[in-house]
Amino acid sequence: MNSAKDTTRVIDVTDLRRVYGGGFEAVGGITFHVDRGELFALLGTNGAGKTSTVELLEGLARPTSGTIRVFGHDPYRERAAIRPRTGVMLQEGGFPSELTVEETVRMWAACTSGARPVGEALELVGLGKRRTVRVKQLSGGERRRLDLASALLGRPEILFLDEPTTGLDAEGRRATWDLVRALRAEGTTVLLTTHYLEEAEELADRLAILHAGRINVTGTVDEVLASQPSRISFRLPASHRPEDLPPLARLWAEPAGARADRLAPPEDAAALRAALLDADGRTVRLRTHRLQHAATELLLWARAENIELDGLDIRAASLEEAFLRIAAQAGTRTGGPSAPSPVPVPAPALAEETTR
Ligand SMILES: Nc1ncnc2c1ncn2[C@@H]1O[C@H](COP(=O)(O)OP(=O)(O)OP(=O)(O)O)[C@@H](O)[C@H]1O
Repeated sequence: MNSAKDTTRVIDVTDLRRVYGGGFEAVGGITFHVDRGELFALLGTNGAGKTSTVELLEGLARPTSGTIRVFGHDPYRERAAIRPRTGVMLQEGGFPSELTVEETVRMWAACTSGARPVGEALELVGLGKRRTVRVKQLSGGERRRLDLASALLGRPEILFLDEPTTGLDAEGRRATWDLVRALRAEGTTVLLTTHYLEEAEELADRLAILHAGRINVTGTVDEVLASQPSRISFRLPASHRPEDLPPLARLWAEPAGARADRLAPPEDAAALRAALLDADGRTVRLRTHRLQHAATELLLWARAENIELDGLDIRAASLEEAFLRIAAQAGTRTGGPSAPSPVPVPAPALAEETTR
């Protein structure tokens, strides 16, 4: 968590909608905020509406309805007030390919008030040794870093990072994360969109998972994880049947698609088997919100029964699982104004900001 005490609201979004020509609703009424010095990650499936949202925050388009305030200003009508305080890293920087790295950043610096020295910006993103290379000769990852250098030039108070590490190798990704952390430590507010859940887990103070234009879950990483069940799986020895498992373990089993907080034990042996067992008839899969409790109960039972639980796998909830469950529960967007409504993930602790 960010330790910054200053909680001035930098971004405030209420009931935001964006409907494209033809009536397609890309952003369907979202509400969230980002405080000063926070890193807020916007996650989502392809076409979820992340870029459509970020473009509105940057003032590049007018919302269909709802309100946005960035530093208290309307970013579309008062773009001039916001622009000097903002750094934007787009998905495609679109720099002239014949210019060198240094010429490119120098060109941007000329349009930026109070710009960092060009060398400093290039060193920050690890392109110090590539300054004489033409843009067209850069790798995809190096272009992303050049995009980042230009976004950082004006020492922005808020940084919009749209998939900043796409195309970067593992080392480049780590280096970018370190840089983003350092910027945040200096007080920069960051709005990040990413497809890498690990990236959000590493960096985000808070996040929102967007699906089909709506926010399905939002909160700190820990809060989002707490809304997801952990998993236990193992192979049941031939000597034992699912009905022999301790009753609590049966309660923890979550049939596909069921809400983890509304579980009831299946009424008969056939239903219990269907809920617990894989197609192989031996692998048991349990889901639980109380991992330590469930694992202890299961292991004590196995010891009392004097059996080995082959292939035992005990896994804490991950952001990836949260993401996949949201995508699966909500279905996929079919397009058009009548796209299906997402099913909210049950998360009472996360109710502060939700789709309306
Ligand atoms: N100019 C446009 N006109 C009509 N529909 C559009 C337009 N731009 C985007 N869309 C649609 O809006 C939806 C949201 O797109 P958007 O680019 O915001 O999603 P995203 O979450 O950023 O996706 P990705 O992760 O694939 O980059 C998509 O279904 C997209 O096809």
